[in-house]
Amino acid sequence: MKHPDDDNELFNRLEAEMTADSGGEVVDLDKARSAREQSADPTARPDANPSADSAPDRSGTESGDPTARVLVDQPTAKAAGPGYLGRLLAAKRRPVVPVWLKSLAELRTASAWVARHYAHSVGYHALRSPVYAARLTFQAPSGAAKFVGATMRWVADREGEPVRLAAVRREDAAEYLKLSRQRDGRVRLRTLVAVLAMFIGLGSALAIYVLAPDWLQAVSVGAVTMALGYAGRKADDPVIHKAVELPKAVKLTSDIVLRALGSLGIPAINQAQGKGRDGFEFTAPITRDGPGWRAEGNLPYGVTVTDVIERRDRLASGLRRPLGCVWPEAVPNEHTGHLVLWVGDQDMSTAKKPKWPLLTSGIVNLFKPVAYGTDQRGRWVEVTLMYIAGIIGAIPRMGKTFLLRLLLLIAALDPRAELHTYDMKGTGDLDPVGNAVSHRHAAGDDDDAIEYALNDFRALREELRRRTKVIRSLPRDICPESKVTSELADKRSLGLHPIVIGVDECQVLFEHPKHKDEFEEIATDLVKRGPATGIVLLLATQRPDAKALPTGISANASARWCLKVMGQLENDMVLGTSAYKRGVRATMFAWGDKGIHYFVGEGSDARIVGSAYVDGPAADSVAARARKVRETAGTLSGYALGEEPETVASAYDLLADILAVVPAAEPKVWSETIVSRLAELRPEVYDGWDPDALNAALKPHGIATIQVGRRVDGKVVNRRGIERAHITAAISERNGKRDAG
Ligand SMILES: Nc1ncnc2c1ncn2[C@@H]1O[C@H](COP(=O)(O)OP(=O)(O)OP(=O)(O)O)[C@@H](O)[C@H]1O
Repeated sequence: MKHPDDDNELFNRLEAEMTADSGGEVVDLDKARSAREQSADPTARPDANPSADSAPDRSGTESGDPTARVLVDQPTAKAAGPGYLGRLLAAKRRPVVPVWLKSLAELRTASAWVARHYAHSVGYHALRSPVYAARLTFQAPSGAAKFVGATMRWVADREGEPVRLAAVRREDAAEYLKLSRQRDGRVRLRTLVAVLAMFIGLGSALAIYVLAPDWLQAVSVGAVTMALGYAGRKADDPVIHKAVELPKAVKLTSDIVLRALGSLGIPAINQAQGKGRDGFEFTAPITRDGPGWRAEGNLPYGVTVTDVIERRDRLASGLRRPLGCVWPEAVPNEHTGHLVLWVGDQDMSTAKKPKWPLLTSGIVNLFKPVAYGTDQRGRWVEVTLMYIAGIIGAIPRMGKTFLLRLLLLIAALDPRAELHTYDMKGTGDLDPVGNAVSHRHAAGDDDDAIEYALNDFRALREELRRRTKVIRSLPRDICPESKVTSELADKRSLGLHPIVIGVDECQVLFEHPKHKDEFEEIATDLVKRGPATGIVLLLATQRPDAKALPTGISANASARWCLKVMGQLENDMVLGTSAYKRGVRATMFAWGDKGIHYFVGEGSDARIVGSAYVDGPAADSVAARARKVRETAGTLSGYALGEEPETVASAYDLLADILAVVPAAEPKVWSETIVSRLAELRPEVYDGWDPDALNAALKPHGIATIQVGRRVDGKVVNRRGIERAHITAAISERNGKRDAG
């Protein structure tokens, strides 16, 4: 038996669901009521919503009553989504002024290109003008003959001759008479005009010959000769050739886009097109966007932009364009089937790029964005090197080192920045920067270079700690955000100038058999705490996996540059978890796409950027300029001045210091006791160390902490500590090795 309350419950639920679905929209209560009535009538059809007919199982039976049905589809079109106001709120307005018109840089670039185009044309023709003049003069007699002939034909009304002859052939005397009379009148008039023109022409020529100065005579004769020469030109041999052959970029039309999408082999698109539909719903007209075309629209249900990106090569084939011209993209915050297809006029890898603005002049403020590459549309893309930690990943030979060097050159052009450059590949790619301006620099993966880098990393850790203390001690009004600012970096007494560390092939450090843990620990600290203290770590690797790029580092990097990689794993290691799934796939880059990469940073989603190409000699000249600026500012230091670094290890010897503060009478001591004694012994080094820091610093020596029990107030308290014998053993092992060495 059905309880009357069941009806009310159903009605309430209907109301609740409809209100929830429509986001507080008006619900058609009549329909809802009729649904209630129908479900109350056991003979009535249990489905109140005709639109649910086709749905196999859209009913709910949660109430336990199998006849009770829940409306899933909205009963009226009116309640089918947000209202007019809601839609307006979510509406995306297209910019009134196109972006390219608002961008001063783009306008400047475009104007420069147009100016260069015309300057080239003028130069081209100016150089050839004597040849043009000679050829025209040579053609002038034939032009004169053509002119005289054409004039005589005109005077004699030759154009009417075929009609007159036709009248003769037809033997139409009346028609012929009419035409002859018309011709006689015309010939008389034209003869008069010709004689008049001849007199005026000859009179003018005579006047010029008698009265005009020489230059006017020369100009007049020249002009007449050139004009006659032009009249004497041959159709198949023009005197003036085109200075510039403009490439003919095929206009992108909806038919071409649909043809290309149909060639991808995506079943949903093919099925739709097979049934005569488009298989793609354009949401905006195809427009010019920079030096290319932009098409935008929705793919069929279930097809995602990543499905298209995966088949970029087939798309390029379908569009009949080079691969480097075809750039399908997902739109952030849109549904995953919303495709933006940008088709460039020229291949991005071969298109002529504008000159990098810093190549020949200018310095940099690292706290401000600096242009380092161009996007597909040729617009400059900027990067702010402060407050970031960055990773660069790619398979070999795609331009990773060039990109790292470019970023380091940018850093070099801020005279305040202290550079630490490590080229672990050892081919000298970073030498232009290193030799000219670096405070610390090493190349190669031999023991000396590793020791040098380790020593520097240790010093950087100390510097990081010092900086955190300085920042903490600064008054709020000077350092409101507890981070280094450009103004703070200017105050030399604080020592908060930017420090930029660049490591190429960083896997050499993080996979080093002996020091990998220490490198990893320091680098993780620099990635996490460095950005706020003005320390920037840039790591490049050709093998972005968890070993080469420990996850503590890759997860915390805030800037990412990913050139071509081979698989999802590497892609996501560099660009961040699930980047591949979101369609940000550096796997789609072609082998020829050197320097082209996805850039994630500057607070925006992944962008495709082609980095500015600065080769070795150009890098040398930029670095030489940076050195000069530093010499003037008095900020050149360290390696660039030929100074050897003080080895941190020799400045303090942790093991010896521990022995100094732990007498032989204490075989086992708590870590906290040791760090407080060390801080007393050498406050400039150990101040601020905690047991964890001590533990981390001892790890590379192969010393682990142990449980140490001590009696406090009659009770045994266990804490982490160190056994003195381990320290002495480590020292004798070290000394033994050194002696052997
Ligand atoms: N922005 C660029 N534009 C055009 N070509 C570039 C660009 N950057 C690099 N290249 C070309 O790519 C080649 C390889 O660059 P690079 O040495 O930086 O590669 P890599 O990824 O560091 O290689 P490896 O892994 O062997 O060190 C260079 O010789 C250069 O000619």
